[in-house]
Amino acid sequence: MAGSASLTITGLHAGYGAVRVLEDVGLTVAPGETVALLGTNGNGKSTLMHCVMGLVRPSQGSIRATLDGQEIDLIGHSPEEIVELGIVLVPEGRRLFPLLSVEENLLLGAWRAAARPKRLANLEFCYDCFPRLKERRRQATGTMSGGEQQMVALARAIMAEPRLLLVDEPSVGLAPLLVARTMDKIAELQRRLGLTVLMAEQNFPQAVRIADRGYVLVHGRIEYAAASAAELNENQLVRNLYFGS
Ligand SMILES: Nc1ncnc2c1ncn2[C@@H]1O[C@H](COP(=O)(O)OP(=O)(O)OP(=O)(O)O)[C@@H](O)[C@H]1O
Repeated sequence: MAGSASLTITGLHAGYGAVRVLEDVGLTVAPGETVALLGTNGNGKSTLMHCVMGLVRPSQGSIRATLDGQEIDLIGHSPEEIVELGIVLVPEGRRLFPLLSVEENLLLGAWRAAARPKRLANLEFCYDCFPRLKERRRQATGTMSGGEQQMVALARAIMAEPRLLLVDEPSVGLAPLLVARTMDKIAELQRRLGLTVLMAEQNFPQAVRIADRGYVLVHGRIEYAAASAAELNENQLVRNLYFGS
């Protein structure tokens, strides 16, 4: 389903009016990799995700995706065009339609032109990955538990047939066991679909568990780039930020 996708960000600056958030950010995600963008609250993780999706316009820098061998400059494209390219965001806080059923939320994920004709097959794939959603497919999404809603948000993104999947803080508001399950599902989707994944997280240990490597964002700058998950685990800056030790 996925096809090859990679992302290269260089010298990125972005903010909101006079508020500067991202300063000279560079990162890469290679095809099939899961890369963690780690940072505590307010360090600019969502801003970076929103820049990739065309929701925030950077003041400087470049964001390029290579999709099936074709390199595309993403800056200047609308969020709709970016989704059409197969770059899909699972937003922080999930942003579901609470009064609609699980299945209606999932089908809304399939509006991307490439995914629309395959929506029924993709729905079956999602139900295979998330059997609980199949059981609850007629239930109003707003009445589901936080963990189940996170599964709906992930499955809705899969309905768009992403090649590059951005996941913004999937752990927010979830109990530790559900965070672990959510991470396992992201890893399963990555494996089954061959996705390229960039995931923003402040739950460092859980993110590091499924990431191939990662970056640490502090006050809008990449303070540390780790070549492996093991390196992230052992890094003193990471330990200081997360454990305060
Ligand atoms: N629309 C906006 N207008 C003005 N300032 C904003 C806006 N969105 C975010 N900010 C500010 O930008 C900074 C970075 O926020 P951002 O949401 O990118 O961080 P984050 O690392 O994703 O944190 P969180 O986990 O809390 O979402 C914060 O100081 C925030 O207040």
